[in-house]
Amino acid sequence: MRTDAPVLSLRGATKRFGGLVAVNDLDFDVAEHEVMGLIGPNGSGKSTTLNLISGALPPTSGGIALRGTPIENLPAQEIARKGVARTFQLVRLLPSMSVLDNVRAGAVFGHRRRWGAEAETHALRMLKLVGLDRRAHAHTGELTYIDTKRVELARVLASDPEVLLLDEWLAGLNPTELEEGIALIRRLRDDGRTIVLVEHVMDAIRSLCDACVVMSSGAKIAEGTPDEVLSDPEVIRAYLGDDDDA
Ligand SMILES: Nc1ncnc2c1ncn2[C@@H]1O[C@H](COP(=O)(O)OP(=O)(O)OP(=O)(O)O)[C@@H](O)[C@H]1O
Repeated sequence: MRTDAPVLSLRGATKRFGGLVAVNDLDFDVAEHEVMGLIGPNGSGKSTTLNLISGALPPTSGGIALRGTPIENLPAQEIARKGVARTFQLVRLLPSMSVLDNVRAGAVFGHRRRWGAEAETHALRMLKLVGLDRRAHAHTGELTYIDTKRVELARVLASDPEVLLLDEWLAGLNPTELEEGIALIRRLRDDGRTIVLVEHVMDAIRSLCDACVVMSSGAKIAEGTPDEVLSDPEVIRAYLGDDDDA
């Protein structure tokens, strides 16, 4: 049954590394079918927040819920099985396996498990979605950089995630690839996927996000539409580099 409850919610999420508070009392909700941009200057805590959501790191305190069910104390594998899938800043593929086998692994081990012929059909469908079905039998080592990113995206999509976490998926692309990459994420958005996007490319934020949360020194300093937050004086100040004054 559908409800208006958020798919993902963070309440007071906090992560300390010794004396450093990398994520400080963070609250936000992500609604179903929403693309939420998590932005902020370098070192503001975005990747750590994704690590808390995906279970790569346990929070020091605070709650994280997936469709109202607490997940903050679960191991990463369990959170993935519940439907939170992520890409990494450095693409992680199995280099000795074909493109198709990498994507099939996502279908077999992910949130909604598929086996045998069904897993293969689904993997091929995901490869088509990211524009790589013609390279299904290539080895990942033969691919261009953007194509390795496409494989990684197809692999996480193959698990039918409830929430997709994209950690700077567009980083390192040249201008032509960037246009293709933005168009691809827009297609996912148009398919109604729920996405949290950590991104430095502001054109992507402007054109893809329904809402943004802006972090600085671990804390949320603004929340709203991309236009609202990007014209907020505090956000502009944080990006200009004096975010460590507080
Ligand atoms: N495992 C860790 N141990 C200690 N400190 C850490 C660890 N991971 C992150 N930090 C620190 O936490 C702070 C937030 O880092 P984080 O990588 O989350 O920021 P970010 O916003 O993702 O930055 P970037 O945009 O550069 O990727 C930084 O000061 C960083 O040095």
